[in-house]
Amino acid sequence: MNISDENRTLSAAGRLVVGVDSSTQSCKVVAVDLETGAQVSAGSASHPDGTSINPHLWTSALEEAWRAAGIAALGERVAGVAVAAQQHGMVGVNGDNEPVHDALLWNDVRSAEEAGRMVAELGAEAWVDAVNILPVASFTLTKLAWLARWQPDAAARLDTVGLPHDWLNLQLSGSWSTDRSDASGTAYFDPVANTYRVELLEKFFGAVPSLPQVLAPNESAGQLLPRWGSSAAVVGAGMGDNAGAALGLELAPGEVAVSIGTSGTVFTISETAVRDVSGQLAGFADATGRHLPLLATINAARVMAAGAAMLNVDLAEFDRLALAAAPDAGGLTLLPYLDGERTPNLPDATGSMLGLTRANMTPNNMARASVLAVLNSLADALDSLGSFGVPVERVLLIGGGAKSRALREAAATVFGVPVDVPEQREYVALGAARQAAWAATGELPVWGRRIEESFIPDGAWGSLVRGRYVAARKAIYGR
Ligand SMILES: Nc1ncnc2c1ncn2[C@@H]1O[C@H](COP(=O)(O)OP(=O)(O)O)[C@@H](O)[C@H]1O
Ligand SMILES: O=C(CO)[C@@H](O)[C@H](O)COP(=O)(O)O
Repeated sequence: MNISDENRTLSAAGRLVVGVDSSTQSCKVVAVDLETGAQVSAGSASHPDGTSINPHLWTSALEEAWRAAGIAALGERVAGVAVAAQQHGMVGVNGDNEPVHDALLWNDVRSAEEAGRMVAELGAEAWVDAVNILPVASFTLTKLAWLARWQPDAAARLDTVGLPHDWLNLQLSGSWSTDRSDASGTAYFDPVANTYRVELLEKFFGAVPSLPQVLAPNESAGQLLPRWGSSAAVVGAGMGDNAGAALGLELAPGEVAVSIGTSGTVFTISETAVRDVSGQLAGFADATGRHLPLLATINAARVMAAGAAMLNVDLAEFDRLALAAAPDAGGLTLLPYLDGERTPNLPDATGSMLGLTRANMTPNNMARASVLAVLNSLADALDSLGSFGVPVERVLLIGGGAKSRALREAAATVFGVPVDVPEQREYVALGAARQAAWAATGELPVWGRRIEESFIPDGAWGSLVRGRYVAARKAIYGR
């Protein structure tokens, strides 16, 4: 989809900024008016399935989405570009910036044993003190430890290690760079002191590779290379995708974002670091110089897609089935650990359906149980944020999975918190575009957001299904 005529006048005088969301399943590119944030064009391209990928395929997808958005035709009007991307991916390259191994993604669990060993060796308190997160398989350092142990030849050739958004910064600007929000997801960066903790790399990877410079939130990573467009455009520092969503939503303290994408994430903005030695909340940094306490799960929107596939229906029919079921799915309770799980840290877990009877084993209840499983798996995060004194006044529900009406209508009651659903936008890419404007002009624009629907908790069934979910998880996994 390119610039439409009615939009051309909208932004003919205005300068534009481009935001990229290179997420697990796809790359999305948006061009928006720098002053208003109004979208001028957009494009997307899929990423291959799997939990590891050759980073060149991210570049190819970006090129395809860039073309689909017609960015080159916007020429000099593009003042800035920035990239938000899936966090934690291990991008290790040799001296020629060629990958020494496929990038292991946030949802790859092969480094779970290394993660367990690292926590046991230093202890939870020491990890939280050092980098404000507890290593799990998702985090970059555990993947480097895996590489050193199981692919020593590749590890020996590794000259620089960066993250997915850092790799795309390299493609766009010609140099490696990152920001504190994404660096905070590596487990070798301290988001309070804002410094790399290279001793952790030495200890668990056995060497200290070159690391991307951590830029300030509004700092330029360089000028856009000619192959992409006008060299007058600056490239922003970029950020991790959840920090991008927070920026795109203009998230304020008290507002909690719940994103139902490939990952399920619950996060908010905090002026101070939240230190959770249990590891349930990761103490990430945001993209404005503050903090982004966050809970993430591996199983989110794809639980509903898998449920639809099992029922041999499309997502629209799946939604209809779920909406037609009893609110509590007739007593069915699904533990949605279909690809292992990160929070709780159960990398080898599988899914479990409990409460099955001859009476409740219906397509409607199976669909409904899938929806409730996604919400239940994230609900603990809201309680956890509250336990650290982080205000939880309302939820902003985003991500592809939020298109499910059944999920939208159930969220407030399962969470026990009012839920606003903003208009459907690519908030991660929009946040990147806001950062691009900040880097280009020195000012972070305020574009506002439009709420499409609002819901309030409605009925005791929410606590009933949450209680069943917790009881099922404790019965099977003891926690
Ligand atoms: N109407 C819908 N109901 C349920 N899930 C949906 C719907 N539309 C899209 N999705 C899911 O949204 C997911 C993509 O969401 P997105 O936020 O783009 O993910 P990511 O950012 O991780 O790539 C896909 O897994 C897709 O199945
Ligand atoms: O690991 C995390 C956050 O810690 C995930 O949020 C990834 O960043 C993937 O994001 P999506 O592809 O689901 O947007």
